Amino acid sequence: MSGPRPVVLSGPSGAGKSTLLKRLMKEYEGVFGFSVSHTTRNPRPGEEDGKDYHFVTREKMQEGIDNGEFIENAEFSGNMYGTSKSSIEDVQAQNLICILDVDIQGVKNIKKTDLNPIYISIQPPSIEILEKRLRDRQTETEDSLQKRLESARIDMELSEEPGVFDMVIINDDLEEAYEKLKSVLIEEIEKVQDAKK
Ligand SMILES: Nc1ncnc2c1ncn2[C@@H]1O[C@H](COP(=O)(O)OP(=O)(O)OP(=O)(O)O)[C@@H](O)[C@H]1O
Ligand SMILES: Nc1nc2c(ncn2[C@@H]2O[C@H](COP(=O)(O)O)[C@@H](O)[C@H]2O)c(=O)[nH]1
Repeated sequence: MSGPRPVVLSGPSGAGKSTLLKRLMKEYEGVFGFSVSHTTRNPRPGEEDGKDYHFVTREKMQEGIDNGEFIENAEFSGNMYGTSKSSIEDVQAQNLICILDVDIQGVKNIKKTDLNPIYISIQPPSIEILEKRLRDRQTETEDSLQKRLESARIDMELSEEPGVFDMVIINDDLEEAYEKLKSVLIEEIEKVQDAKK
């Protein structure tokens, strides 16, 4: 049985992926399911294990990777991140649109699989605005912030390469970015809504 196409949301840390995603999942309850990644980083205040991430040790994560449990994994800003096969299967079993929030390494690795998602990149208006958003979020140490900005420069360049993403959305005005995101996804959203009727 073929379900709705998954969606890969990528873009620099701090570009606004989670902000847009939370809004989308709230407006379209019962349409999307979030693929809960594994990470070795510490939880931020308010983050829940099993909901935002599966927070694990490096040893546990490496064991899962060695056992072939992940479709992709990457090192980002000094921590490991990865998408387990079961996190996607859990969502697809419910016939929901599976959303993956991954970095650019994840995008490249998912392209080698048969997942066939819609690839969307969320980009900040500029590196200066990104830095301000990350600083204002108050989640990073200076070291982690600098690593994230370094990765962001690479990500911003790669997002301009033709054929990598189906759509690149500049998240300057949040309302406008959200409307663009909805417009790319509306066809898949309506398929899921029709199937529920
Ligand atoms: N359009 C916007 N204008 C101003 N601030 C924004 C906008 N979009 C998001 N933000 C703010 O920027 C910060 C980073 O956003 P968010 O956490 O959603 O980014 P992210 O891409 O999910 O980052 P990460 O990959 O690190 O999880 C948040 O504090 C959020 O409230
Ligand atoms: N390749 C993967 N990247 C992932 C995954 N889960 C999240 N991410 C990306 O990591 C950075 C940092 O996230 P943060 O929550 O620590 O701010 C961000 O770009 C995410 O998109 C994953 O499973 N694989």
